[in-house]
Amino acid sequence: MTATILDGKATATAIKDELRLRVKALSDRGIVPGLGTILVGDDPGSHAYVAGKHRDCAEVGIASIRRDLPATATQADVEDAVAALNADPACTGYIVQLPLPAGLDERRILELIDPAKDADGLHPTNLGRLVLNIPAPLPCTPHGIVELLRRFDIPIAGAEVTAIGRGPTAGRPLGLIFTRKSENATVTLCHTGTRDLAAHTRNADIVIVAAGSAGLLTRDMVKPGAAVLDVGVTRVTAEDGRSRLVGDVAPEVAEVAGYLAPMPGGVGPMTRAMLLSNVVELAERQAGS
Ligand SMILES: Nc1nc2c(c(=O)[nH]1)N[C@@H](CN(C=O)c1ccc(C(=O)N[C@@H](CCC(=O)O)C(=O)O)cc1)CN2
Repeated sequence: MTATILDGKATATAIKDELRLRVKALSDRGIVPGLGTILVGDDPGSHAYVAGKHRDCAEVGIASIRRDLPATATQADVEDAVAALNADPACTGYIVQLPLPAGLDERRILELIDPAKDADGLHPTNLGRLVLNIPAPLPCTPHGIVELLRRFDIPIAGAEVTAIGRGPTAGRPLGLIFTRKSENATVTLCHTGTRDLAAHTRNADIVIVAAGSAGLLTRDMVKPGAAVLDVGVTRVTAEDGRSRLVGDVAPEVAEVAGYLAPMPGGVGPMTRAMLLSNVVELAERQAGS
């Protein structure tokens, strides 16, 4: 058996086509949604992700506002950039690219984002709304995972879902989203303190790996036919000095899984598409539609 590939790139393209129509409908009413990004420092991965977000905006007709700060930026510099985007009427929603360089108070910075402009769904108010099932922007990675499963008709209601990783952008909110009434799954959230990881993954209909540990999920850890989604991105350097990106899922998992969202080309493009979707939704909400 070889897993059916959950093609996040093609699915994201379809979502962008749908969003282009919604952006057009807004612009017919004189409203141009705008995405802001705040990027601090020189991390090449973060630069690439932010550049990708702005390319996506151009594709669907969302305006871009980019605030890049040097690695030497102080807490006050970043807080000023946040305050400026909170006050900018051209900015419908924005994100602070994570992780921030060491020494900056990430939690404080996220708290200062206007929750009504929180395109990432990572403001404590919006995470609280998720807990209470009040409509709010959802964190892009878990939102993208749910959307990918839906569009491939993979049953979520009643499914046993095991997620590995409890970070704020993926694993932690994932448990909250999958256990809502609208998803109705049962979630086991595993982490570095989990004693028997394989026992939890083998029991799951859906396994989501967001640990940032290359090749962590091996074929013996997967129930035949399960859906496996790889969120991990690790850069590894081979002996010849060449570097490449690898995911958290070992390649041979494709021989047992029923469905596989690979890295690259699975969850990553969906994360980007859901950011656009959040911005369009914020614009529609702000326009009262
Ligand atoms: N403020 C945020 N920071 C971060 C988030 C986030 O959702 N909000 N998530 C990640 C980074 N991220 C988006 O910001 C992101 C990661 C990976 C991809 C992606 O498309 N990956 C490719 C493969 C990697 C590559 O080619 O470089 C893929 O899976 O095909 C998109 C977005 C942490 N920070």
